[in-house]
Amino acid sequence: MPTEHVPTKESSPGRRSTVRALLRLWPYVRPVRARLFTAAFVAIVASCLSLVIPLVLKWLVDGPVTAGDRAGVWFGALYLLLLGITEAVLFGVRRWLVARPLAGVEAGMRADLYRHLQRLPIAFHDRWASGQLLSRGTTDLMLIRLFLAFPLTFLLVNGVTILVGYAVLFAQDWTLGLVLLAPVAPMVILCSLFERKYTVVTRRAQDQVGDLTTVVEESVLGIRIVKGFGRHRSQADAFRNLAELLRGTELAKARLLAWIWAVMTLLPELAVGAALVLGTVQVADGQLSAGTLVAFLATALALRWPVESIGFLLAMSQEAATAAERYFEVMDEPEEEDALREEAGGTGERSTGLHFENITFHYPDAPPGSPPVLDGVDLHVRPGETLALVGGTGSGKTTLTALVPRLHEPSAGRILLDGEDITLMPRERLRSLVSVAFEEPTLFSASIGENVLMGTAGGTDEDLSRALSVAQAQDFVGRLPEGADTQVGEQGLSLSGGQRQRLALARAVVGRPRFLVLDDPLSALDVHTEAKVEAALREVLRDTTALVVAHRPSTVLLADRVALLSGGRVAAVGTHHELLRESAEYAWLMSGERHEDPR
Ligand SMILES: Nc1ncnc2c1ncn2[C@@H]1O[C@H](COP(=O)(O)OP(=O)(O)OP(=O)(O)O)[C@@H](O)[C@H]1O
Repeated sequence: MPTEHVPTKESSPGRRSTVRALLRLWPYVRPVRARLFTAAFVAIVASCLSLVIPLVLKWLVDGPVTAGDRAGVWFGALYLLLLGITEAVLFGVRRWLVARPLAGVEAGMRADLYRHLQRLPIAFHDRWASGQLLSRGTTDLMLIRLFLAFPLTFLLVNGVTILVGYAVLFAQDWTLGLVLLAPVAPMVILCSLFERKYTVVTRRAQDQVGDLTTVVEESVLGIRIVKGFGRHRSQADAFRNLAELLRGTELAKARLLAWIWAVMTLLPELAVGAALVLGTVQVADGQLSAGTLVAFLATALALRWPVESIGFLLAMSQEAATAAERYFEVMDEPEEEDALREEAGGTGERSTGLHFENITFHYPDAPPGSPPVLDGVDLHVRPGETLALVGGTGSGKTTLTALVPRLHEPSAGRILLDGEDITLMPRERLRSLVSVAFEEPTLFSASIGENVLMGTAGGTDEDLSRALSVAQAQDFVGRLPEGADTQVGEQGLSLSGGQRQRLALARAVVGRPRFLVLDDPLSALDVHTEAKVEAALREVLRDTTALVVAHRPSTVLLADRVALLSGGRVAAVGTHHELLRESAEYAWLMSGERHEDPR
């Protein structure tokens, strides 16, 4: 689980361009561009059809109505009905054209995000809160799909409709047209002001959704701690505070929307009112026909929705731009580098074991100037040997083991597997050579068999039962209702700590790896089970080069030799008995006594 939240970044309007953020979606939209353009064209035709209606009205008023021609009136009414039906059908076709491809765009972006998250280094996951990642994969992608379905098309459609509408208005009477044009300049200024303010609150709201998701996720995953320590109230307070913050931000968004909506409604209405007064005067003076005035006002009213909706469409576009920005923040993070140079069939035939050469390591997020966790570690685990790694808490044992499967990269030095530098190996090959089991065993929502066989490609039932028996797990698995097919709950929480640890160990040994890295794999077992696992593990370790983090003498006794890690360096290497004699620190660590550290 992530240890800290990525600081909420608020983008100031100057720092990002809405258009540039949205343009980054182009590679995903490209494959469906034909459908989108067709849909936009259909929507433009449908929208412009609505502008024909006032012209039919003009013809009706100045023609059949003035002349009392009943047949002409019926004909005009039928014409209007047909126009209305065609407009409705065309909008339906547009909807049908975009629905399926846009669901595909959203699914494709989500799949890319998931794939990318799997390939990002552990250091990235250490830094980012999981809720922030979840909200990017859900809410943000939904906002992007909504943008592609509506604002993207309708900003274009409404823009064209407004231009055509104004052309029709000017063709009918240019003085009245000028009156309707008057609010355009203030509306453009107010829209850009709105956009700047809305960008900031949108970013804040979407980041707060991520923070809230993190709190909910942590409360659900940590429900045992929450209940065990009676922390309902403090968790509920943390949730309420964040929910309150989000509510405030959403209200700020609503206020801005209400404001722009009012502006976009009021200014055109004022202009239409002024045009009505002026037009009526012109009709009274005989300078304008009644039909032209009716057509003019009907056109102006037909333009109401395209103009009014601009504020709302801009708001949705802003949210989508923020969502795209948040999405690409993750997608732009560099993936784990693979082999610097692909070794042609470099199989490391010569068995020379595992070498750590002058390894220095700093965590990327460690405070500047802090000493390295590992400082010039030189260690050799001979082929087929089991080396126990012992050291005080926080001495860097887990960190050193994590470097072998390249979960972290050393700041300096190199690691060799059978003489081959691991940075020159494709990761896939490295991870097929090295198996790991960590102290905190993670299981997935899958069957026990699937969880164990995750440790090898194409493992058989035989491999599974062998691994379960090495980990002394066959008895408890056999007692489960469906044996190895039993589904374990999320994170394996339906099993005991010791049971989970044994399954994680089975997963590590199932593929008979050449190199095995075990981080205190027996810590949750009772002494009897531990003895049985150790006996079976000894058999496995005979053919394997293994590095085992150990805290207890019983685990150390599995090993041929022991390395003592102290102050980021290897302080001593030897057999258990040699170190007991020669190193006071080792003797103290193994004694389990609680008095002062001898260092
Ligand atoms: N992701 C991280 N970012 C920054 N520092 C870290 C991170 N993980 C561990 N550390 C620090 O690195 C040091 C070594 O940690 P490590 O987990 O390797 O110790 P350890 O010897 O395995 O301890 P233990 O026996 O308690 O498991 C500790 O001081 C720890 O605080």
